[in-house]
Amino acid sequence: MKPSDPNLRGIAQAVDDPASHGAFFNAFPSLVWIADAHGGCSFVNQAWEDYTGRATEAEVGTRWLESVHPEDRPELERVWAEALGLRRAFESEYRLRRADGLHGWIHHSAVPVHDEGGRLAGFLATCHDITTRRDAELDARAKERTVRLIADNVPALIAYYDGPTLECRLANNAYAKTWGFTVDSIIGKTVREVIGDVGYEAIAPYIQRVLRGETVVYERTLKAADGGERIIEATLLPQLDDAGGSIAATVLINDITKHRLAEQSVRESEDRLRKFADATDEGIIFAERGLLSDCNPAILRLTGYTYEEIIGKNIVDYMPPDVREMVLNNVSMGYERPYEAAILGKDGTRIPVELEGRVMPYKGKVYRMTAIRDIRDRKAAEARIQFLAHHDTLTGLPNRVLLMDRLEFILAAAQRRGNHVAILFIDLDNFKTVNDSLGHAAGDALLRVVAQRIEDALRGADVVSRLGGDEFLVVLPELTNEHDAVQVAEKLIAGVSEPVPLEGQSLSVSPSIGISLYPRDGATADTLIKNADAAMYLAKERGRSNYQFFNERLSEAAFHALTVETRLRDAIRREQFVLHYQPQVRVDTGAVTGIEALIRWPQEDGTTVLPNDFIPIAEQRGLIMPIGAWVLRQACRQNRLWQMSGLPKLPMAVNLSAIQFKQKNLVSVVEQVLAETGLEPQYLEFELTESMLLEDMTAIAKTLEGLKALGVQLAIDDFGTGHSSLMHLKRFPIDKLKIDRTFVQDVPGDPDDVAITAAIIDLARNMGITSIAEGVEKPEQLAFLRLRGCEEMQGYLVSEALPAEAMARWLARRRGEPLTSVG
Ligand SMILES: Nc1nc2c(ncn2[C@@H]2O[C@@H]3COP(=O)(O)O[C@H]4[C@@H](O)[C@H](n5cnc6c(=O)[nH]c(N)nc65)O[C@@H]4COP(=O)(O)O[C@H]3[C@H]2O)c(=O)[nH]1
Repeated sequence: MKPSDPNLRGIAQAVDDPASHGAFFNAFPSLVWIADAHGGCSFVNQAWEDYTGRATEAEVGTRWLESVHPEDRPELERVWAEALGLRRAFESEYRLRRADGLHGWIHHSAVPVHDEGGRLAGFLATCHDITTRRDAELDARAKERTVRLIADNVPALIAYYDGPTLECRLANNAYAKTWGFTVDSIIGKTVREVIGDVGYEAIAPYIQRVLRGETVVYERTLKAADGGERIIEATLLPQLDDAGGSIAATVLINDITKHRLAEQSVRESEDRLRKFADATDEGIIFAERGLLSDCNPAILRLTGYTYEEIIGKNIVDYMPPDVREMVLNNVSMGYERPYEAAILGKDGTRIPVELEGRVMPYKGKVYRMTAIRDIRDRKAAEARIQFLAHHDTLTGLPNRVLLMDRLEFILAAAQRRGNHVAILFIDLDNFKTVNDSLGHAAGDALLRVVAQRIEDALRGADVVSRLGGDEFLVVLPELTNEHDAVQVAEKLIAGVSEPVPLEGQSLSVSPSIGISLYPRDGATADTLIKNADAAMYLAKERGRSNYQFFNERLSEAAFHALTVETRLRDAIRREQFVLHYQPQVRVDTGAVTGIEALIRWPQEDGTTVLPNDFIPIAEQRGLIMPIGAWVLRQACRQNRLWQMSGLPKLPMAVNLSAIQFKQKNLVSVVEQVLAETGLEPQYLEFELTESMLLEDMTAIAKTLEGLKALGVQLAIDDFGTGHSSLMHLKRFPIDKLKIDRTFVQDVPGDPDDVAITAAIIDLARNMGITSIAEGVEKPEQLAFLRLRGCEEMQGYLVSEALPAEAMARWLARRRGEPLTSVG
């Protein structure tokens, strides 16, 4: 306010002395505040007083400042001090405490007032309450902050452009940053300035459309300020005035780069999956809510269906009824581990498969993908393994494992129902001979034939098993009586004994069968088999090719055999056997013609076990070979010793077990023993039993000829008890026939034995070989033999079997005695 202004002259006076002009200022509707030339408040009008509740006295000087809001006061003081110093007008907005205790915003506008002389008279200010405006401003600012906060935090790019000018009025941080601006620097920039010429050209048509009032959505790839490529989806929203003219456009941009890349990778992975599914041998199906929606060629190949035939159908239709529930359960539970099931081929065949399901999104939906593996080969292999584990590979019969399993089952059932069961233990006689002479292939072929014949002789419910070697076991469940077992045994003997044509020959094996019965002979599978086994040995003893039932006595025998076997092994190791010797003499002159070596097993208690009590057991338990070898060596050694000690040179007879005789290298073993002991071969004689000569004739002839070629003598022991025919004997190079003790003992009283003994003597004479009678105890027997022309004899009448020293003494004594004497 210039001092020269004539209208202000009065105002200057009023300001200089406001108290005098109170009525004048109080007439002002606005708040009047006057300060003196020093800046102290000197007057406030009624309106001020009404507003603040404070009259001039309360505001004078600097007091009025005390009612200013503490936050605003420093700034106000600064502005006021500056205006005062420079004697200038000032304006300020601040909060002033009102009469109601609250603060009101006021706009304080003060001008310096000068008197006529140009001196500062003071300041005159009018103040207006601007609370409403300020609140609105604050509110607007808060709203803007909120908008920005939201705009900056949504995962989208947002901008607001003015319609006509296409200048940016608002942009969120993400938008501004994308184009290389800040939220402030972007304001006022045109679309073209923001996104560049190329971008603008690309979207110009969309801009035209939004300006026409359309909402436009488009997608494009852009290069952002950071150089990266982005795929965006932009939405342009028009804002129109009431007349429909375009005022502005909001741009909403979503960065869909990740989304599109994910889509692309899903597409690629779907492609890959499809290629993989097409290429794999594993069947793959997709099902949605149980319906087949897709599959690969492998599953079509596996089932024989075409794609069109199965798509859209229910998966259940392709499953056998028995697996449906399980599969559907697994599907509904989302089971994801492999499990076995089965599917049906088009022709109805059941195909065992392994299924492995996965819940997976495919083509935008949730599917269950199932891999289907054909496990027919695996199943077949498993079945084969199962079969092999439970069957004998040679014959295909159940093996011991499976047999035990079945037998236990059968016994349990028999116990429940009170049935009887028979167990037949079958061992083939002479099988070893076939195997040894014709080889394993022939042996195997023979076993297969036998297995078949055994099966043929049985009924469906019967069980047959091969236990190994030439041992078979037959179980007859539900036996009505003992006789049923007899019938089966007889049928088996007849069937198995039939000659088997093999390699151009006719072979025959006969079975020895031991039978045990449940419950009579045992309650458990083990006991019943053991007892049938014991009965089988009895059958063998009784001449083979027959059957025997188990009995208690056998059980004892079996136990006894076991004990003997154990002790025999020990005796073999410790060489605890001795030989006794029995002389053989001429019947007519009494001249000593030979000596038979007979084994003895002395016991610690001074008793002696005779050969009949342990040789059969040794034979059964595979112990005869070491025993026989020892006897042979010992006999040869002893004979050689006697010869060297000057006793007469006599042949020494040694008993050969059938098993020893079948030993392939027998000839070379004998040759070796002779060489070792230095005994000349003509002083060794072997006693063979008739039954040994009944088996494989070719092999026997070969062995006998081999022995003969060495120069040893051969005698047939126990002649008459076996089944040998003349034909047999003629084929073999035999030197001697020994007439069995059982015939000799009843001559001359028993006409049958007389006839037999006489026939044997005649037979020997006709064949040009020596006859010798054993077991001669009585003079009348000697008389008979002499009468019949038997050449030699041995027996208690001459001497019993004696230990070596006794025998040596006997021989020495005999040398000096007349030849006619016997005994
Ligand atoms: N009642 C009676 N018996 C008489 C008379 N004179 C001799 N003996 C007995 O008759 C048996 C004759 O032997 P074997 O027939 O070869 O019968 C032998 C033979 O088959 C077998 N054996 C004996 N030693 C051996 C051996 O070293 N190896 C083999 N593999 N078997 C043997 O054991 C069988 C029995 O032998 P041992 O008990 O020694 O019984 C001998 C002998 O002691 C007599 O006047 N009356």
